[in-house]
Amino acid sequence: MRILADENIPLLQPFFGGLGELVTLPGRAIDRAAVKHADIVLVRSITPVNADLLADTPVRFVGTATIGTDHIDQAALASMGIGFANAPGSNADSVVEYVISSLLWIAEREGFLLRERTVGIIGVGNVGGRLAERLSRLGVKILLCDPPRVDAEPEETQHFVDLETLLTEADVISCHVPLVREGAYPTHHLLDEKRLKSLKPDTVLVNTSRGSVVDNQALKARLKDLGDLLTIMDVFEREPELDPELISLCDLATPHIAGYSLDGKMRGSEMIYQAVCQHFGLPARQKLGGLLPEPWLKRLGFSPDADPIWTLRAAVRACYDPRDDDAALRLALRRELPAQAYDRLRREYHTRREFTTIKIKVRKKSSEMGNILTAAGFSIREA
Ligand SMILES: NC(=O)c1ccc[n+]([C@@H]2O[C@H](COP(=O)([O-])OP(=O)(O)OC[C@H]3O[C@@H](n4cnc5c(N)ncnc54)[C@H](O)[C@@H]3O)[C@@H](O)[C@H]2O)c1
Ligand SMILES: O=C(O)[C@H](O)[C@H](O)COP(=O)(O)O
Repeated sequence: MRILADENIPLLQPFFGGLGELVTLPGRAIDRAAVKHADIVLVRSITPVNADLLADTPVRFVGTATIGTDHIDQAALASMGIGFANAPGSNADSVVEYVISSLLWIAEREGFLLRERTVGIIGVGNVGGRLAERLSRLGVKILLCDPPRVDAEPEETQHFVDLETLLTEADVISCHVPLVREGAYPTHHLLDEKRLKSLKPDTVLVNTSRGSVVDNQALKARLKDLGDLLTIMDVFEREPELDPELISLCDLATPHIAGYSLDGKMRGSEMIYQAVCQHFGLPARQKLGGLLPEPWLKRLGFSPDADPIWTLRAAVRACYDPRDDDAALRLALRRELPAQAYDRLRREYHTRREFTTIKIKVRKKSSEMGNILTAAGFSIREA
């Protein structure tokens, strides 16, 4: 089999090398000419996959090593009889940890504790659901909004609220919906000019879903006119053509890397490998376990006298500090064109690991410190 893959998918050789001839290209170079010689195409979110790309080609399967599928015309694939899989949940913990680290930082900067605030989560699927769990365990009050789930699972979602209630009552709003333009639950510009204008001053707005879920022009207007929102933006409309003016107005801005933990990216590779094997009736012999490298930071220890909140911030930042990615983006935008900066920063992304990869020694697991670190997602050991 001939496999054409985006070169930014990790572990291509160990997972796919044994299945056939492997050719890699930058995601933006995967075009009709390239897929003409492929049976399997493996992409990331920057490659639009539709009938224009695939009609009358030998391609029989498309895998995207991502959670999001808005770059894939799934109806077109189905009508051409081409198999398809994405990697649901693969990098959800990475996004959750990006949001937690960002919120802890902004809370510290603004002089409040997260557990004194209400966090509204729009879209309670893999990412939003896991974020809700971790924040709840940390004692943060949560509001959940997910109309498709409310309609499909009325019993389980009785405590969910509608969007207008969430926007009125939440101090922090975090978007975790798919980008959908049509149908009963569209999310394109879900936060439109009217809703953005209605947000109360000092609301913290987080978008790690897709750029077009928030009307970026309306957001920029509100930030320029009033400057009274706090914004953590990982995704933007018209990527890779970032808007430097909007970025300069954001408190944290990163180039769509919330899901870029090594663990999350590698899980994505494993999931599409398994899907390829299943589609073609092949045994999936390769496992991720032995392929994940040792984390650079393996252990942390804290004095039992340390303040638990300080401990949480220190552990989270030791693992991942989004200010590094924010600073790298701002520096790159001074030196490169936005699209170049966006692609380069993502291509050269540093090795980032998830909280569970660090073992933290505490005197007692059941102490306040132990409970907070466990709630945040760290692996705790008693010293
Ligand atoms: N920034 C990143 O690096 C990154 C990484 C992973 C995922 N994502 C994006 O995050 C988003 C969420 O991913 P996920 O894995 O949780 O997806 P998911 O499909 O598991 O969950 C999405 C949830 O949103 C709900 N939803 C759909 N329409 C809605 C609407 N109009 N209002 C409220 N809720 C609605 C769905 O019912 C579902 O429960 C996606 O857009 C995905 O592409 C971004
Ligand atoms: O949908 C996803 O999984 C994420 O948005 C993913 O992290 C995007 O990464 P990309 O495919 O653009 O490299």
